Amino acid sequence: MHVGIIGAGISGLYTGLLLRREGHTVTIFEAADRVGGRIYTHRFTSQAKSDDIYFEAGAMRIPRSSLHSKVFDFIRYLNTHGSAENRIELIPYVLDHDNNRSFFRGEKGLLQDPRWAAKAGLPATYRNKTAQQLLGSVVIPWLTLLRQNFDDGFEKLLQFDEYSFRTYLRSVVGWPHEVIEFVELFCSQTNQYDLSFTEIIMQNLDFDTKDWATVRDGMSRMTQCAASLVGFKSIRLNSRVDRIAYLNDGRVELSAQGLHGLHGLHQTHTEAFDAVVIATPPAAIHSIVDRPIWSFMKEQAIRGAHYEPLYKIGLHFRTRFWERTDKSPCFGGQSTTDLRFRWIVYPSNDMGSNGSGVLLLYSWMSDAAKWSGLPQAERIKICLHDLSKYYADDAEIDVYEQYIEAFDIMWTAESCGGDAMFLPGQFSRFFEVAKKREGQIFFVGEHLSNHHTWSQDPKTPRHAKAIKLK
Ligand SMILES: Cc1cc2nc3c(=O)[nH]c(=O)nc-3n(C[C@H](O)[C@H](O)[C@H](O)COP(=O)(O)OP(=O)(O)OC[C@H]3O[C@@H](n4cnc5c(N)ncnc54)[C@H](O)[C@@H]3O)c2cc1C
Repeated sequence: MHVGIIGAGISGLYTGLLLRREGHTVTIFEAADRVGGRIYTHRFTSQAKSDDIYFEAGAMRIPRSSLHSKVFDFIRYLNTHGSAENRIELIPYVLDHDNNRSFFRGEKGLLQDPRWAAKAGLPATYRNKTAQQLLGSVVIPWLTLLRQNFDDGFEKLLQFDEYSFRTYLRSVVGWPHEVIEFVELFCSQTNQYDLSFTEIIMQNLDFDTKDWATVRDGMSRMTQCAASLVGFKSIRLNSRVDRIAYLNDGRVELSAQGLHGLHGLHQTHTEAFDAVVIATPPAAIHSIVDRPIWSFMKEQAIRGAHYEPLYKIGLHFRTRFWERTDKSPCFGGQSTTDLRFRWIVYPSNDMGSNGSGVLLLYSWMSDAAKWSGLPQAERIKICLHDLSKYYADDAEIDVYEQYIEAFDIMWTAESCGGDAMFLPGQFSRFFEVAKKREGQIFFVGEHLSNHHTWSQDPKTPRHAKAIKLK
């Protein structure tokens, strides 16, 4: 069979490889001029060639847990079948480092610092606890259930799916508002507890992993290697699919628009396929100009499946000063702050090396959305301002003097709209219908996994089998 795949993110590429292994031929249409989608290693080029400086503008870490085993299997597969030069080497990703310091209302301290609750003025019953202890008292029983038997545990979670995590904390656990705000500020990002109870428990499950990995030289090596195994001849870059139509003979026709050739001429490419796999987020399906209309609930899922904005800025500095300071040098990990960028992520790659380095500032949800109204120069100005506040206690560090350049990405501006983070009830009403095939059209992607915001489960094997059995 000849299968058309829309999207060359990890889901589309993974699907392409599986289908090729089953003996099908594939053509992958990718709207952008690169493969990888939300896996995107940005390389700064202004420095000496020897100084290969990059940061992860998209996915950056993989939990070493059985729940994410598919990514590790995938990497093993790529290393077995790919060329030596594309070999993917995993290195440890440091999630927490002992010296990471939080920053709250102008003061620095460990995340586990018991003073924070008093500083926030929490009622006496909650005052001697850290945010992590408070959160743990609610989520650990759920994590234990999921670890004992994931499918049973997930079914039980769905009993509270109509609740937001905030409603659960208010009405089932009985916390006052300020306690919820305090825990959300230290353990999450602004307004995240308005997402579904299910989403937040799943997120805690993934983050409750001790060992983590990342890819030496950048996560994009994974999608580059996958693309070269699929074969670049089978991938049409700069090809945005804008029309999907069922043909009378049961096949599916795709049309894609793009700029091609030496002179960048605008071209339309139309081709019929025995089956089509849509490997894009729902917002991208929604914006295909002309496509079939499916069932009412499928359309509601495409319209409604909730995505949250994510914002990342990589600041390129002359030295890795965060590793060199006498005051709490940080080798990896991240600092939670109440500053506008919210999290400082210290890179796990090239730790201890000389030369320049990149600090990553990372916001989610409402904290990320707020950057979108500002021009890039203002965003950089605010980030440097707040970072210099963070380092104000260290006379040796002058972030302005260290600064070289920045690259930032607002994932809402991309066609995907950020990462899937479902609202209350959306797992119950959208999850199954969104996955359902529509004739010879199949759906894969991050939002169809119950581990949203991760690359772990592109949900393809079942689909590949279905295509084969047709
Ligand atoms: C900031 C950020 C941080 C993240 N951190 C992590 C992490 O640390 N670890 C982790 O495991 N995961 C992380 N994730 C999640 C992970 O990146 C995603 O789950 C995964 O990459 C999604 O892959 P996908 O193939 O399903 O979708 P995508 O990567 O979004 O791929 C979809 C592709 O479809 C293309 N497309 C869209 N419309 C069309 C069209 N009409 N025609 C043709 N092509 C089209 C897009 O250009 C894109 O390339 C992060 C995501 C973000 C945004």
